[in-house]
Amino acid sequence: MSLFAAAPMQLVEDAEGGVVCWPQWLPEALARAWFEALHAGAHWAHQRRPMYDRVVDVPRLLAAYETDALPASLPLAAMLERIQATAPAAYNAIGLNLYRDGRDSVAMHNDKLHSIVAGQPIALVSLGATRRMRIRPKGGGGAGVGVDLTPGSLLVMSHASQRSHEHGIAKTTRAVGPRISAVFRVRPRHWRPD
Ligand SMILES: O=C(O)CCC(=O)C(=O)O
Ligand SMILES: [Fe+2]
Repeated sequence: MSLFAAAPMQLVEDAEGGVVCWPQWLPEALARAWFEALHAGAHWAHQRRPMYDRVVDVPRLLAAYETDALPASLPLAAMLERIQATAPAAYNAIGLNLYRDGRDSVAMHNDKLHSIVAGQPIALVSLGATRRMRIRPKGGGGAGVGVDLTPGSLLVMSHASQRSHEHGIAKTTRAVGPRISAVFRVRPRHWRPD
């Protein structure tokens, strides 16, 4: 393990800080321990969502927590404390994604604007296998960038970047192990999942 975290990478620029990735933000052993704890202990659920006139499986497992009721058995409070040191904000909601293997994915999207407070960042911690996130301008404004989200990396996305860009993780035929992302957001006070 190196003494100093790798320098942050600026992936998108905007007036709210854009999109920045800190590779090796966590010490390797801690990233491994947090992966194991979340993999074994989170309330993973399989969701189905309406899509046009059908109901489809969400191609990954999900879990959700509010920061004022964090289970002591999960490392989420410790994760939040570390995030506060790098990308401070009044995070109140944590969404967990579990990509079981290369068949799991998230389609290109932006995080729903009505479900996040304007001006506030989204902080995403990656654990487990490395998967590649694609980030591209909306409306065909260029190819965008790919970023390998290595275990222990932190990705911070501005609210503004959710208006200008979309992001996603494609399926892969490569043999990849499970990956977890923990996404910290600032929800409006009376927001409820739809
Ligand atoms: O797993 C990731 O890195 C991306 C997850 C994501 O975009 C989301 O939960 O909205
Ligand atoms: Fe997202």
